[in-house]
Amino acid sequence: QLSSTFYDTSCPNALSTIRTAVNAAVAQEARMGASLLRLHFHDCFVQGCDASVLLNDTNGGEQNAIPNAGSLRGFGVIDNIKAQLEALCPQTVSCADILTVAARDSVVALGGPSWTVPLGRRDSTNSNATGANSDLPPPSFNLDQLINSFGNNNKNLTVTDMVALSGAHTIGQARCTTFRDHLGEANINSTFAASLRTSCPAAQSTSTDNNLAPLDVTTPNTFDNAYYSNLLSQRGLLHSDQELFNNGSTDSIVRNFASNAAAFTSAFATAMVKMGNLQPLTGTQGQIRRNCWRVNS
Ligand code: HEM
Ligand SMILES: [Ca+2]
Ligand SMILES: [Ca+2]
Repeated sequence: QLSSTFYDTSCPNALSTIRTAVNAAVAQEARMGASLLRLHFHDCFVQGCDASVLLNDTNGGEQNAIPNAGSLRGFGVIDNIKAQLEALCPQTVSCADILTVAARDSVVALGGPSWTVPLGRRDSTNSNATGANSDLPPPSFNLDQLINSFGNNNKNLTVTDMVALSGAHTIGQARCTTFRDHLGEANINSTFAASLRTSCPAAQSTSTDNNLAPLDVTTPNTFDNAYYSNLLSQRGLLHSDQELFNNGSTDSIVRNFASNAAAFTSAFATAMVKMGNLQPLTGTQGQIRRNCWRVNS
């Protein structure tokens, strides 16, 4: 029901407006591309791709949920794009579609593949912290839990989709609190762990909890397949990253993506379209928000 030509007559400059703004934001700070990609993931996995993650709801909203609080970034870029699109074509382009296109444009801006984005999603009128806490996988998950969190009935993403989408960790940063425990595990390269320990020591402390490390130690600002080569040498940053190559059923997929960049980019693009199509609101469902951070009054 979504269609890549959805705005062709109602807002012909929508896609170019989003692309220009994303390119400017990424040129200013490469990490913003990673943050925008993650926003789309955290939207789609909770109630579907309905911009529920953007609502500034201090009471039971997703932004206060455990996986999101103090972690999600990029809201200002989305608000800026929305303001431009409201000036161009009032109440026409949904926040959910802006997030989806911005995620694709972020990947392209950092050197990754492009793909055609189906459009026509509408925006939710609620945000759902309970859903965020239950449906977003934590970095402590083992392989079975990761496979299940992507493959459950709501999502229906395959094991290959899950491994390909995890390749998003080829860009961006993580806080010490999310990888501290992994540094003490058996399946991490000892030199890599020792260098991370200098900014992320074993003892929990508010002075180090928010220290950042790149998810891809090799090329943190380039969307490539280095994430998978890192896993082959036990240089995954998160416990959940290294689970994908830990003598389990996904080892062969990781080996393939590490040695065949085209296999990765094609699987990633396919999986991004599938993730972007999760439970969209269409037709007269939901609304087109005028501001992405609040429902229309
Ligand atoms: C497979 C399960 C996944 C787990 C357990 C996971 C977990 C995490 C964690 C813990 C962080 C660091 C957050 C922080 O320290 O504030 C992170 C960052 C990130 N994640 Fe994931 N993630 C997963 C899948 C994905 C997917 C499917 C995508 C997108 C398609 C994605 C994109 C990103 C990006 C780009 C960042 C860096 C964001 C930034 O620098 O602002 N992740 N993830
Ligand atoms: Ca959502
Ligand atoms: Ca990379």
